[in-house]
Amino acid sequence: MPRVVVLTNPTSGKGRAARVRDEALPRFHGAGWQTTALTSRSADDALDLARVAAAERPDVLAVCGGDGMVNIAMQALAGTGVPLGILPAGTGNDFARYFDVPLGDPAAAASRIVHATTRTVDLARIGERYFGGVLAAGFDAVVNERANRMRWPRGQMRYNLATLAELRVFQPLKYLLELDGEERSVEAMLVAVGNGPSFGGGLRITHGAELDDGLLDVVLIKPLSRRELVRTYPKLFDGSHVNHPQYEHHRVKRVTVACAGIVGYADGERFGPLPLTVEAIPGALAVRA
Ligand SMILES: Nc1ncnc2c1ncn2[C@@H]1O[C@H](COP(=O)(O)OP(=O)(O)OP(=O)(O)O)[C@@H](O)[C@H]1O
Repeated sequence: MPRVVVLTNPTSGKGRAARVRDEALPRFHGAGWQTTALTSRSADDALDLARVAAAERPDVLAVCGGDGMVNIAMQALAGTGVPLGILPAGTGNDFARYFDVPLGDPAAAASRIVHATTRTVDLARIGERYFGGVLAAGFDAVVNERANRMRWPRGQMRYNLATLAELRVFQPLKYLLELDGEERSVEAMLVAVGNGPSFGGGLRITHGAELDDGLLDVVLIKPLSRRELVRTYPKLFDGSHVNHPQYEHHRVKRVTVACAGIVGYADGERFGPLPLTVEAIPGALAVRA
């Protein structure tokens, strides 16, 4: 009998995750799967639970949460061969989007896990810590820092307000990059390093990034006027910003991003101040989605 461990972050999506789990579990039972449902009390607890669950080698470790929760599970699953399953319950759910997992339909997401075949994908790694999506290290990261300092409102609206506030004051940043050993100094609004193509709920900043090419996509948006930045932003939804003259793209195995005063965020999680070195780790994660 196949076995799934469902690990739920009760705080995901403003508390939506418990309902998502309750709608998903009957699908596994109906398909004859054995289930173990775990709920984490904190981020550290989630990592411990994921590690213990992975060691027992279930057929799938499914996380019920958002990209932050998926990121936690990656730390436990990388290199183990135990497949990740996703029951999306966050606000962005970018990693789930990479696999076209149905959003807002927990039963359908569970069916997907039951019927899918397992695929092996790359991860990106900074030090000992993995991410699956995009490292934000510019305007987007500054917005994230600003949003984290705000107490109100919650959810997506906080990011919208932080974006507007930052747009008013943001100046291009001076970066030093090392792209597969080649140094480059450049002014830019942002540098993004993608294992996957999108962040922030479908913003396709690293449009074209493939999950299984063993490479990272590095995107630079070079200086833009405030007006041009506002005009270009909606193009991120379909990836058409790649045609903008200030867009620059590289594909590398390893990149170091340095810029004074900037904190890097990956999978929506704070990874720490730049400089950060990101390395592609081919085939690190099994995904059943
Ligand atoms: N009980 C908990 N279990 C796990 N993580 C928790 C818990 N409480 C707080 N967290 C924190 O919540 C963060 C975000 O979780 P998650 O990504 O699942 O939800 P979200 O923020 O609503 O969704 P998204 O990342 O898609 O915007 C985690 O990275 C973790 O640091």
